[in-house]
Amino acid sequence: MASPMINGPWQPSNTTTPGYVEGEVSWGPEPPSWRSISNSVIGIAAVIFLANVLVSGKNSLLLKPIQRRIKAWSYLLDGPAMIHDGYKKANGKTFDVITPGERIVFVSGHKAVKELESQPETALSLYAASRKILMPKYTMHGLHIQDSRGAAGAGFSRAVRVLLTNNLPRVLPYLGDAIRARIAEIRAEGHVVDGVKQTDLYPMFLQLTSLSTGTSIFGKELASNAAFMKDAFNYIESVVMGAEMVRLSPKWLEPIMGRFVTHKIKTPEILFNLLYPIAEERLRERERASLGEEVPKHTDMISWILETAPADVEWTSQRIVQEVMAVWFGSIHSTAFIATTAIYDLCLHPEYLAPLRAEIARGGYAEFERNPTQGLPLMDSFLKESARVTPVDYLSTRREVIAPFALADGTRLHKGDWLCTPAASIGLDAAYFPEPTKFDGFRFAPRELVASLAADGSVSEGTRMPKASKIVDVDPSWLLFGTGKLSCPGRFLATATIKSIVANVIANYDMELVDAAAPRQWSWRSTAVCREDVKVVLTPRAN
Ligand code: HEM
Repeated sequence: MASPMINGPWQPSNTTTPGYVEGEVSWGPEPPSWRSISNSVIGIAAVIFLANVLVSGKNSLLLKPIQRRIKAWSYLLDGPAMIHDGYKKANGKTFDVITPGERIVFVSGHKAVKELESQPETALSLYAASRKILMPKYTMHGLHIQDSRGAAGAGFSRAVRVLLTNNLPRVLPYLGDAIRARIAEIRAEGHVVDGVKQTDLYPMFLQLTSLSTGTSIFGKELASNAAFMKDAFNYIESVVMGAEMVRLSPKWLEPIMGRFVTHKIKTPEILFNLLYPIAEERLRERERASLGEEVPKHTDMISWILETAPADVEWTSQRIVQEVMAVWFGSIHSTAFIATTAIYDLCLHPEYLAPLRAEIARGGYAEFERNPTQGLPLMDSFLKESARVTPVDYLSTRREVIAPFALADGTRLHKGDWLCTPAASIGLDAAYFPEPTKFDGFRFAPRELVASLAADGSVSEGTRMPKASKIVDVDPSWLLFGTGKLSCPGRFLATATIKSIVANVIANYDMELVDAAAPRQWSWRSTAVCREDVKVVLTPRAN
């Protein structure tokens, strides 16, 4: 699960998207209380940091611990540079970065990544790391995330990786129409400067991503309910923000900060009031089906979770809703980030527009809708290159050490340390990617395809990789979606969503960054965050 630290706004909408129903609550800006808290999280971090420094300084009266602490806290805003520097200095060896909460040990290279993958869940846990990021004890009404998913894990993963992915051809044609309509509506609401409409691209893409993944996870009907989707989106933000505040507190302040956060996070009533009765109804239907009765067929996460659940695990409506929310939590921000940076890259490298549009127009998009895991190979390569050059997260495969052990190279791992991979630095390493600082949009595309385009002068041959590959691939040099049996099961939905958004933008609009020199991202811990104020001019293309 990616761990974004983002306070994306939810745009007001008087939408007319096909099938889109306005809820009782119109979509508006975040509640002021959370908005102001999210905006001041860095300020709170600074105050807590000073308290930390003063406590340690008073006790030790030595400068060194203070310097160490300053360095650890600088990780919050300087994480990517610290990881990248560590990677360059380590020269292929294991290295560590000290952060305010934990020591992060980084491994890279085929052997070390295999070693990480092969550790049992009793030693290394993805879920213990997620627990630290989400602090469910305080943010999710005491929900307990276990260190290991146990027997239900395989079913859960199959529900997302196989059943949700297999459903994509059924939802993509509907989503194409819905995405096109929403783009036009949101663009129409943009500010006009010097007679030209400007669009805040990232907030727009957060909405489109929510619509797309929400349709797959909750089903068309719920995803068309504005009030439901607003609640679902805001819940992610509240939990991540609240968890961060608790995480930044010194141990002695944690229970007080935890109580404050619990009090602050309001139960997303519309979300749960709609989800629980559906989950209960599905449990009743399962019961009836087991007695041989005919029951309706559903295509959403609730039905897939029940379909793949091991028979010996007891399922309650509460547990089903928690599982659905676990999938929803990891699905939005990284997906919207990659779609957004791809459009920025197209503004900066417009020579790719013609071949990408040609791929869409000559049947590529229709083929993608029929076969989402294979279609649009040129766009797939472009998206992979964009995600390589502007990484969404500098670390991947977060695992918390729950039982101490030593790596084959002798590095000792203590309880509470994290073991991760420096995914972004590997992506920028010449040992894996020739001319790594050069943007080559078709670097990963099948060679014969690029050669045919080069022959007619549409693209240059560029810096090809020895072998074509896809953005959803998982290997020790491409860790965007993690590694091994815990690798992201939602990556097929994420990529289909990104392709659908990017294809519908570039087929229908020309695009230009209003200020190509202005910063477009910032970072929190290891994660890159899109700035919300980056404006793009989308000009409808003549047909
Ligand atoms: C570009 C977008 C995304 C990125 C970069 C991403 C990345 C990741 C990563 C790095 C992991 C951990 C893998 C590991 O530690 O080895 C992960 C896990 C996970 N992701 Fe994603 N993800 C994305 C989108 C999605 C979407 C759209 C969904 C939902 C459909 C999703 C559902 C999950 C789930 C459920 C897990 C936990 C897997 C498990 O419990 O076994 N992700 N993701």
